[in-house]
Amino acid sequence: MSNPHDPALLARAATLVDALPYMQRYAGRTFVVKYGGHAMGDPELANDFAEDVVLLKAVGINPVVVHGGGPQIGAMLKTMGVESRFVDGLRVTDAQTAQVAEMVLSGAINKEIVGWIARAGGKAMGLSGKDGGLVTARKVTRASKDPDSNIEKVVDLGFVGEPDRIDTSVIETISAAGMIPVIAPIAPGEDGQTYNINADTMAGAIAAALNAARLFLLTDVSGVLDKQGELLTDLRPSDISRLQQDGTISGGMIPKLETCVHAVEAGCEAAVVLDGRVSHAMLLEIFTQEGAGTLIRAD
Ligand SMILES: Nc1ncnc2c1ncn2[C@@H]1O[C@H](COP(=O)(O)OP(=O)(O)O)[C@@H](O)[C@H]1O
Ligand SMILES: CC(=O)N[C@@H](CCC(=O)OP(=O)(O)O)C(=O)O
Repeated sequence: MSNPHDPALLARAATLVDALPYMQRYAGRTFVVKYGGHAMGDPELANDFAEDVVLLKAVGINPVVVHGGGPQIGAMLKTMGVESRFVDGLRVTDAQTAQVAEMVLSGAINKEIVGWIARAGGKAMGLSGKDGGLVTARKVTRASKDPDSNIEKVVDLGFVGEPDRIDTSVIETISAAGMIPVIAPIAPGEDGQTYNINADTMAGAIAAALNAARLFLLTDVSGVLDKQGELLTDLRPSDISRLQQDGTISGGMIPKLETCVHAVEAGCEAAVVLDGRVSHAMLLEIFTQEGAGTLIRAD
């Protein structure tokens, strides 16, 4: 029999007791987790991620997973000899690309994540914005300035969408039945076409519609970094516009933080940019005082 005074055992008990106030605070609340293409590559990390989600469900939190798969869509298109073009981080999507995006996201990746969660002892239900009338998309357009004439012109991105209407009842039904919804960022438009939605945008809109306690965006950096590479632990929307103006944030981090700002201003309590390369990053963020990553709250 093990020694009940063994310091290692006592430390384990202390870890659980430290987590108790957080479990009590968040029981019954919804956490939306965006799991990205870059954070998805390593099977061990995928397993840790699935364990975290199943643990959240087991302590009475309602996790909702929204996943990406940009690199995987790119790889599939490459085998077909199709090169992608991106405008402001969005993949220009013709009818063939929309079909491939749906096949990769709703088919392969969605079912892979459902499988990981099942292996970690949970029950997941895979769906896209099409199922149960969850999301109706509207077409996204972008404007760009011609550098010579300075005239602004509209850039057609094809079948790129953003959530227009969200009916959360299908998510609530799945969660209430003890299952974890796993959502692919694909949705129909009013025109009946299939739209490809950036996964961060999809997750942010769903977090706002559900009035989620947290939106977690798992990515491949430790959080938002300042110009010296130091982690910025707490940000408000006003800080984010300053960081954008002074060039501290760039590339994929710009739409990511815009999503966070929109989510916290539209009903989600707080958003966290978190390192998906760290084992159990979500548990550390939720159940310890130190936290991890960058927390974004409304001004
Ligand atoms: N200030 C910053 N702090 C952290 N990452 C930044 C910053 N500015 C730009 N980035 C870039 O943003 C990237 C994350 O965005 P993205 O590649 O779109 O992530 P994902 O594919 O996980 O959705 C980082 O890998 C980093 O290169
Ligand atoms: C319109 C648009 O760009 N859609 C994305 C959807 C997947 C995604 O966002 O995946 P990550 O989170 O892994 O980047 C795409 O086609 O790549």
